Parts: sequence; C-alpha cells; structure tokens
Amino acid sequence: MPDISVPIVGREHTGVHPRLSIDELQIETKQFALSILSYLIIQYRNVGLEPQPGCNMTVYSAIFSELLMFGVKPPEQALTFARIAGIHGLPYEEWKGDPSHDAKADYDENDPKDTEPKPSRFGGYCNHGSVLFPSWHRPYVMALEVCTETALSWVQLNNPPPAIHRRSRSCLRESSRLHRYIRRIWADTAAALRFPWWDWADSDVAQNGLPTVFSDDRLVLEFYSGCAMGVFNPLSFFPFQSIPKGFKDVTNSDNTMTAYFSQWMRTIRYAPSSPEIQDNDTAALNAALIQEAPTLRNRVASLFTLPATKSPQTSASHTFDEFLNHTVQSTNELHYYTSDSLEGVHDSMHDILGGNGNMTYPDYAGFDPIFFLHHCNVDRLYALWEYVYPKECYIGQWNNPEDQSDYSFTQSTGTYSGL
Ligand SMILES: N[C@@H](CC1=CC(=O)C(=O)C=C1)C(=O)O
Repeated sequence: MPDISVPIVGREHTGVHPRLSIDELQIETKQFALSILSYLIIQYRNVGLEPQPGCNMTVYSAIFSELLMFGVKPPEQALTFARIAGIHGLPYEEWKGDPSHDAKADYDENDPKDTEPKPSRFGGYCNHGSVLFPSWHRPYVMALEVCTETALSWVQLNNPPPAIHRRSRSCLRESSRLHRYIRRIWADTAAALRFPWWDWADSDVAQNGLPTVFSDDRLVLEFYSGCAMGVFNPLSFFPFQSIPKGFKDVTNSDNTMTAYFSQWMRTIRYAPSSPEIQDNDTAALNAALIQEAPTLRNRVASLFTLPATKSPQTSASHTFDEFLNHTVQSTNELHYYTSDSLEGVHDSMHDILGGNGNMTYPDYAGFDPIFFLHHCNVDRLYALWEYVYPKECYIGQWNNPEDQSDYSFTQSTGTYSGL
C-alpha cells in the first residue's frame, strides 16, 4: 500500500467530546471496549478474543467478524502503532505520514540524532528541553487518537445483517432492526471516543500504585449486558514483530544495568540486566511509584501556584516557559533555572515507569503503550495551566530591535525565548 500524507487534525465530524481518564473510561464499558480493541488493532497483534461463559455472540457475530478481519488486514503504513511510536525517537526515519518525507533527505548516518533542530532534520522528531516540549507532544498524542479512529471503521454501517432467524419474514425484519439498533449504539460510542489519560498525581496512585489495567495480562470487555469478552491487554506491553532499525543496548549512567533493546522482542518495565526477559516487574515499579507519588502530587500542585512576586525564593515556576520545560527559558532577569516544570515532573514519571526499560530512554519510550496515556495527562496539565493563567501565556512573535532577531515565543511579562 502506498504511503500517504496524514494531516493530524484530531477527530473530525464527530462532535465535541471530552477525553476521559482511564478510570472513567473503564466505567463507560462500551467506550472502554472500543478503546482497547482499537489499541489492539493498531498494534497489529492478535486480539485473543475469548467469549466469557454465558456470552451468546450470535447477534454480534457479523459485526465482530468485520472487526476481526480488520485486525488481520495490513493497516495503512503510517497509522500503525509501531510507526507512530517510532516518530518520537528510534528508528531515525522520517514518518511515512509526513507530507515532505523523502523531500528533504538530510539524514546523516554519522550524526543521526537531530541535536540542532535548525533547520529541522529527522533523526527522532521529539522536542525536549525547549518551550516546544508540550506543544510538540500535543499533536503527537492526537496522532495516536486519530490512528485509533481509523481502527474503528468496522462500525461503519455497511455490513449486512447477520444471517440468523431466517425462518420467517417477521423474524428477519426483527433481526435487521436489532442489528441496525446495535450498530447505531456502537457508532455513537465510536463517535464519542477520545484517547484516555492517566493522572499519576491522583491520590489513589499513592495508595494503590499502578492501576491494574496497565499490568494485567488480559482485560475483560463488556459488549452488552451479560456478554463479556476476554482480550489481550494492549496497555501492558507492545510485542515487536522485528527489532526496529537502530535499536541498541543501553547501559545506565551508574553502569549497573543494561537495557538489551537490540534483543528484547517486546517493551518492558523494570527488566533484569539480561537479554532474557519474562514480564514487566510491576512490584518493583509500584515500590518506586508509591514512594514518589506524594512528591509528584506536591510538584504538580506547586506548578499551578504561580507566585505573585517574581522572586527566585521558591522552586515554583514564575513564567509560562518555566512551567513548560526545564531548560530553555526566558533570557532576562526572570530567568530562574531552579524552577520545577511540567517537563521535569514528566521526566520523573518516565523514569519511575521504565526502570531498566523503554520508558526511561527517550529513543525507546514511545513504544511502551503507557507512554501515550502518560502524555495525554501531560497535555491535560498543559491545557489546564493555559486555562487558569491565560494572560501569562505566549502572546506572539517579537522582533528584537537590537539584533533584529525574531523571537517566536514572547510572553506577557515581556520575556521571550527564541528557538
Ligand atoms: N531521564 C529521562 C526521562 C525521559 C524523558 C522523556 O521525555 C522520555 O521520552 C523518556 C525518558 C531523560 O530525561 O532522558
């Protein structure tokens, strides 16, 4: 299938619907079922569908056979989970959905990482340590949201009614009506579906650690009252069909653990320092998470308490760009490198979730399915800050008369940062 240019515009023509937390989504059983199925489908893996006792799938069989067929069809190249995951870091390749891919091929094998993004060059598209950190990751999460939408095309209302109850005309009419009704419900559910976020600063996390929806081997999805299906859990890990290009083993800075990315055939959390791995070590992850959770919660709270005076006495961020990222901040006297930032808290969460594993390393992190629920929450915190402090946000481009430079990011305090 030819590669296509994929504009990232979010879910269109489906009305305005909120993104739900993963906890809220689990209560909305139909939405949860679609969300999990679509995540499995874009991961291009076996769904592992297993009817639970007492589930009669006769009426649903036509719809589900569509779904299962979707799962085995080669999906569009740019819109697979593996392709989206690979935009962030490795493999250092242009994304197939990028309209200008191959048009500006300045890839340098000896210097594949894009360390000087001016002019931009591929080699890992992600932006960190810059004011672009949250605004780059916003459409990135949206790309996955759009991607799961394409997996829902199976509820498009053009499959035939199921071949049941063909004994009489009235039965057939009844069956068609039922089938139309079912499809309408699922179409409405699909229209409202948005990508979920996980609030790791929730007080519940400090008590119970990682929600089990991220670690269970299988999930049970309820399709209608009395009919539940078991499926593999697409939130706990991603299995590679082959090791992505450029994956290398990485040893941590203390020289104590090696992540064998060149050999591990799946993503992993808290792996042993060995090429042999079994499963995520959720107990080790939880020990780290529960210990850090109260601090994370305080850090998030203090990001939202903008001090009235711009004094460097507190670690709270004082300006928008200090909130946004941990490195490139306004270039004048308000420049306090000591402040905490959204990016700083987000970094801590990466390390807590990864241990010796994917989430700890930016080049490999996008492949762990939890990455996108983590970043959906980062995006939510970014949106909340903009909502609470609209006057503190960037007000536009500014041209510095002294050196004639353009600074793309000027904030209301008069401070600015160029890129
Ligand atoms: N300690 C890691 C934290 C991290 C941040 C990321 O943004 C990421 O994708 C993966 C890991 C780092 O700063 O490199």
